[in-house]
Amino acid sequence: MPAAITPQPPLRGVKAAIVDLDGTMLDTVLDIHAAINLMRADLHLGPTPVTQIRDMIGKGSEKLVRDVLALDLGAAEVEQRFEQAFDAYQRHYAAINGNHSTHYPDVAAGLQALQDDGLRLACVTNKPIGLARPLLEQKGLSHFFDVIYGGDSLEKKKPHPMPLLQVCEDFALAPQQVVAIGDSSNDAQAARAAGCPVLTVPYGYNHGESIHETDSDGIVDTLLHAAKLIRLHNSATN
Ligand SMILES: O=C(O)COP(=O)(O)O
Ligand SMILES: [Mg+2]
Repeated sequence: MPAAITPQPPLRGVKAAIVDLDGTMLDTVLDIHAAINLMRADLHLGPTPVTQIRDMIGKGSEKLVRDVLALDLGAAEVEQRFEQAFDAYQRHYAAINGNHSTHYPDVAAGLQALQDDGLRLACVTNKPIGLARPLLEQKGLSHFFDVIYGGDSLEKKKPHPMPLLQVCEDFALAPQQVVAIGDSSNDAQAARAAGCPVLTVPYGYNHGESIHETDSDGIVDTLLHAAKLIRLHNSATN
């Protein structure tokens, strides 16, 4: 009789982690909100509330700026004014980047624990790389990462699997050996499409939806919790 096949826990044998930025490591909504309203003022549009902006985060800056313009303008005018708005947003954001952003609990401790356990780390964010790199640097997190990809680093951004698959190639690992950790369905969809296991945190920005609606291999309270869970699964292998 053939031996019973026990299902492999998805975190078994994980050797690297891809960590999302906005809503996972750093609470950046106040920076994004401030830059959006400075941009809107340039275009003679009134301010928007932070709650509205929070639900729009996650699909990259181009989509965010288009969605924000669409609050007041029709489709044709959005396209007409997009370039000016996008330039203004990036300029204002660069000037205040990090001023109103804070670490979520146990972010540095979690990254340190993952690294101590021998995992290689990559950051994959939809934030433009020109904003993501200095922000990670300023917040003392960039040294954890061997690789950092922004939303404009590659041809496609999350939820497309391309940036995740690029990390797997960089690390010479199979997607099943690389766990993605993020705050939104955008991260989970990219991970599923790449074939990576995925853990989600419940405290970030998930397009106004509960994280419980998102397909994931586990919800972790913090990155430290993620590290402990991965350690548990990996020690079960030996
Ligand atoms: O800038 C965004 O749209 C969100 O970026 P994230 O991928 O780090 O959550
Ligand atoms: Mg995010």
